[in-house]
Amino acid sequence: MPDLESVVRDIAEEMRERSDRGDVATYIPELASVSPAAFGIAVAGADGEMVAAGDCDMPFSIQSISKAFTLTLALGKVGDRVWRRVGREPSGSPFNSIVQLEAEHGIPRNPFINAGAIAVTDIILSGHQPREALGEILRFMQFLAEDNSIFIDEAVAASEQRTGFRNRALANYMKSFDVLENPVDYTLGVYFHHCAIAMSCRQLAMAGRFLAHNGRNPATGLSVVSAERARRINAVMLTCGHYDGSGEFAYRVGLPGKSGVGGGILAIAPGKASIAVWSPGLDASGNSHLGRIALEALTQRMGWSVFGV
Ligand SMILES: NC(=O)CC[C@H](N)C(=O)O
Repeated sequence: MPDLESVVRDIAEEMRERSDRGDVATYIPELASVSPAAFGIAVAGADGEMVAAGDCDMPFSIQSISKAFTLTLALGKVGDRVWRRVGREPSGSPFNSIVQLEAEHGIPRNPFINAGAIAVTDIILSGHQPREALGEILRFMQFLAEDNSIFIDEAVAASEQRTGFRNRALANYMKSFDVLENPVDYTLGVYFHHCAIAMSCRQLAMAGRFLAHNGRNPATGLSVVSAERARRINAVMLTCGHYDGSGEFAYRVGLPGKSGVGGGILAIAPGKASIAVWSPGLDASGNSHLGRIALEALTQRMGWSVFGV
């Protein structure tokens, strides 16, 4: 068995030296100023060990990675009724695409494209004020990561509020089909803010542990969700977590994963580890370019792909 510490250290060094780094997202103006030179990695293992390297303690905008956690919360709140408002098939389309929504009567393909995540946020919001719903999401992240210092980057949220015209179009379109229950501005306000949660790789790897260990925190043994639910969230992450790059991610990395345009990826090696990587430069599908390459190297060297060695 290769030594995890040296594998992680080697990967961080290799990634630091690469010149192909992808392009930082600029459509959210506040994200455009993040340095493409950053690279961080953190692996939370089954025995409570944490192996991390590079910029693993630098908070970054988790963006769509939050969608794995909002799906978990919505399933906890309304159970399988989530699937009345959102599907669970891969979209094969970009994360902010609007075309399928019309053909499919305002029901988004899955909870990880923007339209689907907005519908999921609306489920969490129902019965609450936006501030309460947002507090619930933030506290859930802090609880999972065992770290109350996790915060919402207000500048990123405000930046997206100002410029998120396409998300506004998606939300209004769904509202016209009654897929959203709450005022569009409220739902979008919560959505933009949970995308703007800032976390480090170390914090994110901690937060993902329950997905790697049958719904339980391996350190405390406490259950977050049932084993069945954890398995199903992982299944949706595998098939839909990287938008129209999901097939490529499964082919190369072979793990359930969720990416965000801040350049982070959370990947789950069931029974083995929760892994977070961060490199802000993106590929054409809006997924971290070096993040994916680093995860491919990690799963190959450790033999961690769910599809075999
Ligand atoms: N892929 C992403 O991370 C997109 C999230 C971003 N907040 C958006 O709605 O566009």
